[in-house]
Amino acid sequence: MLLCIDCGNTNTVFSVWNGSEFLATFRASTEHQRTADQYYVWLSTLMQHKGLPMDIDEVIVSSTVPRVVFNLRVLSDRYFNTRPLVVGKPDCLLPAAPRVDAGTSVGPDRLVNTAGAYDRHGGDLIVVDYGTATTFDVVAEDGAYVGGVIAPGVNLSLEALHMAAAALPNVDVTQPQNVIGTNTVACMQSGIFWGYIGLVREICGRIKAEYDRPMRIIGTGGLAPLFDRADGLFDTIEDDLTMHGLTVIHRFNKENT
Ligand SMILES: Nc1ncnc2c1ncn2[C@@H]1O[C@H](COP(=O)(O)OP(=O)(O)O)[C@@H](O)[C@H]1O
Ligand SMILES: CC(C)(COP(=O)(O)O)[C@@H](O)C(=O)NCCC(=O)O
Ligand SMILES: [K+]
Repeated sequence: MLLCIDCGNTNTVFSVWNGSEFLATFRASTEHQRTADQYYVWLSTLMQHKGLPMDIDEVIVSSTVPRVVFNLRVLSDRYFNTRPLVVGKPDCLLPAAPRVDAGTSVGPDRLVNTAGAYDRHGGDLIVVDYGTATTFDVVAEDGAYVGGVIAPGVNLSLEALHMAAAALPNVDVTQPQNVIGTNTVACMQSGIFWGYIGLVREICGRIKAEYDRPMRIIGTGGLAPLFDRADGLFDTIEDDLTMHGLTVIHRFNKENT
């Protein structure tokens, strides 16, 4: 079985793929100090809890945090006896090469989202991912990543307000009843919620105008459904887009090396 690992700046997600479906998905906070042994104890306990055998023989990793890759490599070598495929490294092939400025390294999560979205929907897409950052990836007609937008993430913006202003508390992201807040928390929630609706709508509109061909918008990340419910921003929402992209890149490498 294939272990897919998507390491973001906030959370690291592990999914087990049996070749046709994901059998289980587990989430840990991203910490570069976590050792291979710690990952293994955690993962094997959860697998056992699900009644799944630990017969993992292949591993693919996408990480936006370079420092965690070392211990994930050790996990793969030591416990699964396999060299992991690491997205963004020269030996990991991509279905389509990104077309960006020379010397730019695109976040591996964005390359993976691109591959996953193209596999499911073909080209001419905008992928909006609500992670630590809110990213917009433009997927061209031939499936290449051709650029995008990086904006601060929703939770990051809330934390920044709390950290910078003595009188602003920590609040959760939620859709407020009204736009005009009548207490501090409601005011902050309104600013973030409606602000991000506007941010995503405006950026997608401008990307579409600049791209000059019809495009579809795919939303992903835990917060996508919340925003979509309020304003129908997306043509499709896909929870498992990054994980799907990892299986696509893995298959592409098996078929082409
Ligand atoms: N379903 C959800 N509801 C509320 N917050 C969420 C949900 N999913 C993720 N988040 C929050 O969104 C932020 C980004 O999460 P995540 O997608 O794991 O980011 P990354 O991929 O960058 O690690 C985190 O602060 C996380 O707690
Ligand atoms: C933009 C990101 C920080 C998003 O990371 P995430 O929110 O998934 O943790 C990541 O894709 C990254 O580090 N990118 C490198 C720069 C680029 O993609 O152009
Ligand atoms: K991500």
